[in-house]
Formats: sequence, C-alpha cells, structure tokens
Amino acid sequence: MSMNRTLVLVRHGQSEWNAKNLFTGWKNPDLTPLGIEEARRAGRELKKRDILFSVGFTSALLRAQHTIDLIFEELGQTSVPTIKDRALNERHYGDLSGLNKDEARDKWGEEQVHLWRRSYDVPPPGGESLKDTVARVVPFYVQRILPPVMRGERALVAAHGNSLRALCMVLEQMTPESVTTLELTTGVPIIYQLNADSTVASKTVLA
Ligand SMILES: O=C(O)[C@H](O)COP(=O)(O)O
Repeated sequence: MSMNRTLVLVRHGQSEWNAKNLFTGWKNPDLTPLGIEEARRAGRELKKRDILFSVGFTSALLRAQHTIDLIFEELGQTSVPTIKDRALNERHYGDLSGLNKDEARDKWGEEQVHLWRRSYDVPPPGGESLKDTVARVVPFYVQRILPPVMRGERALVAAHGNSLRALCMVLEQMTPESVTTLELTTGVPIIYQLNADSTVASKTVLA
C-alpha cells in the first residue's frame, strides 16, 4: 500500500499592505477582510478533500499566523499544533519595505524592480535575495517539515509569496531562470504528494 506523504502550502490571504501595494517583507500588517475570506475559502476547499492534518507550520508574522488559524478553524482542526518560526518569514525587503511598488518602479525602473522581486540572486538594497531566503527556508523544511511528512503525516504550511517560492523552487527542482516566472496567489492551497525519496509525485493547485 503506497503511503500518503501530503504537504500543503498556502500563501497568506491579502494583507493590509498588499492592498496598499506596499513592499512588506518582515513588516507585520494583518489580513484585510478580503484576506480573511481568502483564508476561510482555502479552509473550505481543503475540507472537501478530507485531509486530516497532524501539524501546521507558519512564520513569525501575523498575516501568515492568522491565515493558518482561519484554515484550521474552517477544517474543525483547531487542536492541531502549529509551529511558528521566523525561518518561514517573507523575504526581507530591506530599504524597499513600506515603499509603494509603483513609486519604486517610477524611481528605479520596471526592470530593476522586477529583478529585486523575482530574480534568484539580486537582493533589494539592505534586503534578502531569493537565494538568501532559500538558505533559511530549505534547512527548516528538511529538518522540521519533511520528517513528519515522510512518516505519512500531513503538514500544512502557511507562509509568504517569496518564502514559498523558495520552497517550491527546491521541491520542483527549478532553475534560477525558471523560478523568476513562479508566483503564488494569496490564499490558494497547493497540495504536494511526495515519493518515498521526498521528490514530488504530484502537485494540485486548488485555484
Ligand atoms: O513582501 C511583500 O511585499 C509581498 O508579500 C510580496 O511582495 P512581492 O510579490 O513584490 O515579492
């Protein structure tokens, strides 16, 4: 009988700074009402799949913690333990944190802002590149998230657009070039089934 090795990733619902089009990084806004509804919808979609989680993981930031709490509430699984760790924090946006993304484009140009937001190894000034984010997300994944999943338990990870891009890049063995096109939508669960060697057997996006 093949064992279920289920890993579910979800980017937090819309935050107050997403709604204002501000670079956020490690700043700590909460979800907007829309973001709360997105998180609840994610919970309802996962409930249809009858996934019984044994553990949750999230970052040290409120928008992701609030998202995982709302999902477990919709699932009726509020007793599942949730591990909160800054290793899953969003990429640090350095000097861009708090700036409007359109104003940043006006100031530095589309191309430069796109490189800061989506390239693998070009960090925003004073911030983290995706490569830097991989360097803290992936060890946490290998040491804390993967072991229960490989034991056949089901893990839910609620984190951020770029900390999850870092994890998806490694899971899907993407290159620094191909990862520049990867974007995760707020509140949309991604269900991975893993093989016995921890490679990805299947990926389902609950869009
Ligand atoms: O930190 C932020 O600004 C957002 O969570 C993600 O921003 P990005 O989509 O511009 O990387």
